[in-house]
Amino acid sequence: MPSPTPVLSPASAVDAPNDDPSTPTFSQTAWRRTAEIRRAIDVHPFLTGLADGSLARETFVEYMRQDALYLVDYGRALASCAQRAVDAEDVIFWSGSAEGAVREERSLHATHIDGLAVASRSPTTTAYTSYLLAVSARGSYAELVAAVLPCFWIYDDVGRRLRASVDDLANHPYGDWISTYGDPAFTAATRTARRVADRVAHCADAGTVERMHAAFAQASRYEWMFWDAAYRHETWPV
Ligand SMILES: Cc1ncc(CN)c(N)n1
Repeated sequence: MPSPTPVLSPASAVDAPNDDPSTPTFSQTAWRRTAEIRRAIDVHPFLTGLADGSLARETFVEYMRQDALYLVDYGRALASCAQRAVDAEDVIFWSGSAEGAVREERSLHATHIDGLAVASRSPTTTAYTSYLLAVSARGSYAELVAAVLPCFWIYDDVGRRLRASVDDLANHPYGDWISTYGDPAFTAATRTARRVADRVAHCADAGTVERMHAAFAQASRYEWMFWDAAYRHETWPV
């Protein structure tokens, strides 16, 4: 069976800052190891429908409802990064990102979701947020930084490519979502998150770096699952 054609343009090359190009950074290796997951993301009907505007409105609203629940816990995980960071600059970065995640929830929620609708957490939202909060509570700082990185990087990667492929964002049904994640400020935040992860991995022992890779891959998998769950309007089986 032929594989589906991605509507998104091909992913851009890895553009990590790297002082020593002969040795890949943690983030370059993590990105390469998870290429299969991103290929699955690029052809997922949620995103191909988002790209060409054909995604059903109810499906997008379901995604937004779950995302509003997700972003508050994601903000808690980022606040935990701030609490555990050593460098003052990193404390500023993580606490600003935590605030940004919760504000993002407020603004997207206000635009797309009926204020009276009460959403219950889907199985995938429960799994993803529980995972991030468990790493916040019991993982090392290094693991936690790796676990939150795909939330920046995958959205930046998808957002930038969607923005480049849509001609008229103002008249696109999901133009505000694409603008949010295709924004250069989001790319800058992603770069900073990668630099922190690379710096932390550089000083970590081999076992910790492998746990960082496992956390990065797990969160990347959850990113695919999150779009997939919204697309299926996932509910609890019993
Ligand atoms: C599930 C999910 N992951 C990441 C993002 C980007 N902050 C988001 N809004 N939602």
